[in-house]
Amino acid sequence: MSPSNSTSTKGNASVSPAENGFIDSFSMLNSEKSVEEIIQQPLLHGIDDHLIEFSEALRTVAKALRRVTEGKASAQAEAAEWKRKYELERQRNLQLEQNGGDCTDGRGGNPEDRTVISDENSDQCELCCGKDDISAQEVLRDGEPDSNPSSVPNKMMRKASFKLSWYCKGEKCDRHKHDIVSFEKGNITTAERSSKQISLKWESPPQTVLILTKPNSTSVRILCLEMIRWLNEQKKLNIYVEPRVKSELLTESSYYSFVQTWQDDKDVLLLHTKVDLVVTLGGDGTVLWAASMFKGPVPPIVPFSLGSLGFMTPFHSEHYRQYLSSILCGPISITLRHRLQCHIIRDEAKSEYENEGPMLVLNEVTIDRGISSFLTNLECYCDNSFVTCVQGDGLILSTTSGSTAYSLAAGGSMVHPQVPGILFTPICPHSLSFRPLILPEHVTVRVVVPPSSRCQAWVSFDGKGRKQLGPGDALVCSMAPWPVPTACQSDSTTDFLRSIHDGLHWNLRKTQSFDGPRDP
Ligand SMILES: NC(=O)c1ccc[n+]([C@@H]2O[C@H](COP(=O)([O-])OP(=O)(O)OC[C@H]3O[C@@H](n4cnc5c(N)ncnc54)[C@H](O)[C@@H]3O)[C@@H](O)[C@H]2O)c1
Ligand SMILES: Nc1ncnc2c1ncn2[C@@H]1O[C@H](COP(=O)(O)OP(=O)(O)OP(=O)(O)O)[C@@H](O)[C@H]1O
Repeated sequence: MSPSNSTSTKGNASVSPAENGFIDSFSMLNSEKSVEEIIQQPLLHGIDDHLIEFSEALRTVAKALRRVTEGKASAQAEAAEWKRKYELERQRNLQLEQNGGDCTDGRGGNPEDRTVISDENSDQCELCCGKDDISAQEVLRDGEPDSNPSSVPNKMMRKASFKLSWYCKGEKCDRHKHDIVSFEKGNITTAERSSKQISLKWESPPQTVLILTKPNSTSVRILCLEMIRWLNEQKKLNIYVEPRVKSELLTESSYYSFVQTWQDDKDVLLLHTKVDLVVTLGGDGTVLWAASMFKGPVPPIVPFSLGSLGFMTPFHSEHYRQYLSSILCGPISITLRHRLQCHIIRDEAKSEYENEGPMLVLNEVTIDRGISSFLTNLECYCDNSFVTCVQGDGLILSTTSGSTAYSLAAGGSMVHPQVPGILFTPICPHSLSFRPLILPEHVTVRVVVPPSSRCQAWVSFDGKGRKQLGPGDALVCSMAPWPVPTACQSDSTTDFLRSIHDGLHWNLRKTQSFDGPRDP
């Protein structure tokens, strides 16, 4: 979210009654009245069966209208009750925070920094909490107990909660529709498109930030030192870094001893219960690295660009103070990046998954020929229907976020990261008619190395963790339930288009001059 664009979602929270799925109850009562009036009129002589049928139908409509009005009244009462409960809970949380911390706003920080955004934020908060606010997704509220006895005890380890809302057309918000297709009286209709800009609003202030950095980079190290000091002194946040970074910080100065880390992989599994926000300093590879650390739910990631291309890193590091101040207050526009979960099924185990559990990828899973000089031969199934046999260098199963990475290099389409789908892209297929496919998000893809295959295949996950697939082994891949929320600098579409323009110089061509032949 750019500081200049941070108000772009203003006004989004009001929902027109029709869009909210309700007809205005006043007009409904009026129409019910008029229907009743028609029914009460004395029937004319010579009325035939049709008119009787018609009046019966009107009676039914009147009844239905009354029911809808009553239903709306009870829904409103219920909503008011929920709102009351929510306000109580919020007050309680605020009190808890004030008692637990020494800072006045629950987060502390430089008052000057806060005033820059507080007005704008309160505006937006009001809009988001207005009576037409849409419900979204609740996340874990409380961290699990700190399993690392050596970690420095910190003031508050209560994980911040947030709400997600869906915005459309930059103006109005709407309840996220789960039923995208309706069927009534023989007519199939689709609801208003449900994939909208997603906005994240903090319900309690974030308190713990995990900073992940690209190794062996001087510029990243310098920025990391500066950012930690600023987050600690100005924002009073708890900070986690990787063990490697903690050692680097301590060699720099003992000042950094307050920075927390973990000891082993078991602690990493609990990170999502403690961390409110992840900041990455590096390129796309560092975002992939961050995502790979979370095998389940992923906290929102703020990716700062310190790499060469930066398709997923829209934030410029020079302005990190403004960006982070704005993000810590929220609301934030986010892109929910889908991940794929992959299981390897060994021939000898048949239907059993490997013990190590699923691998989650943000970009893609690749099955290729590795160092073998033979053509790979891969049988592919989609929900048990035979798709094709890949004979070539291999196959890429990519997310839409990964569509601009390896899949693009292999001839796949570029797809907006918010589009749910699985890209099925062959690598150098030895066939003239093999075109890449995009499959819907709900399918399960199975890639089998046939028992008769001449060679092994190799599978890799976001370009890492190569594993061998022998004849008879299979890879099963489907959409994972835990997406990766990445903060947008503007919004998900603007950021995506900017990345393909700046990163790839997409469709850059000198404009044809005015000077020349034209249609008569
Ligand atoms: N022929 C190829 O284009 C090719 C070959 C192997 C791997 N890769 C990609 O590299 C990724 C691993 O990245 P890394 O940084 O760890 O390795 P890396 O350091 O080798 O970088 C690979 C390049 O891919 C870019 N990249 C990564 N994710 C991207 C995305 N979603 N959209 C656009 N570009 C992206 C990176 O910016 C980097 O320039 C793999 O997931 C794979 O997609 C590409
Ligand atoms: N915290 C980390 N620990 C270990 N490896 C990491 C970490 N962060 C990034 N990497 C790895 O370092 C490599 C390079 O990272 P990254 O892509 O962020 O930088 P880059 O190559 O300079 O940028 P770009 O991808 O834009 O060219 C990647 O393979 C990535 O997996």
